[in-house]
Amino acid sequence: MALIKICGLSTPDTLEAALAAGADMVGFVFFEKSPRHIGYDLAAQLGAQVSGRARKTALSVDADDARLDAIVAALAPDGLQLHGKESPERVAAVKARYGLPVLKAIGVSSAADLEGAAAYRGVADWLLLDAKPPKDAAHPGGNGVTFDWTLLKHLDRTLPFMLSGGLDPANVAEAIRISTPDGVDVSSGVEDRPGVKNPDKIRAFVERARASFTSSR
Ligand SMILES: O=C(O)c1ccccc1NCC(=O)[C@H](O)[C@H](O)COP(=O)(O)O
Repeated sequence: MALIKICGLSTPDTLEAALAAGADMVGFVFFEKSPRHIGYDLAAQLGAQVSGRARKTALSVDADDARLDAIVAALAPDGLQLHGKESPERVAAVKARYGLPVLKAIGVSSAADLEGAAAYRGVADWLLLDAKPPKDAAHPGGNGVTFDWTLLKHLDRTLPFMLSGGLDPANVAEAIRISTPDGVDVSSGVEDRPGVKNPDKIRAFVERARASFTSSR
């Protein structure tokens, strides 16, 4: 079944909206420069709230082992999303250390970026194909930018991939139709402003993505 992930949740109410709407994965950002960053105490609280209703994903950016140890201890995630410049060797080391599925994020703006993704075959469990951040962006994700989905027609589908970058309730059906992903991921497209999720937008996104995946089976 294709997966729907809501990323950057940081309050009990919006987490509840994502869980009640039927999101398969909920993402928590551990990156201090992000408006969606959460600390360890809140991570433990939100993690307990999930209580098996969805897979918890911990997002980090070029984190070292000490940082990942602390994140894993606080959230008890079901998967790790590596959203920095982690090499295939680093991804393999993280997978071996924690024994958790790894989603490796790849910034895409051209076909060449997809060729680079091939290096993660046999190492990562999933690719998360996100738009490359704008040059002046303060962080590598959550920027609300799309990329040319038709690039994915030639993607090697050995690894499942999650489509990300600038998705929202209005464009997710078209994005799924064009790119036929194994999952979709959204953050700013279900927000009112950076870091402030909107429960109605979360529900609309999950409903439209689910309907679109169901009708394309
Ligand atoms: O969301 C953030 O603030 C963030 C910060 C640092 C690295 C990655 C970050 N987000 C990554 C995500 O998984 C987002 O869901 C993905 O980039 C899509 O974001 P958006 O275009 O806003 O839907």
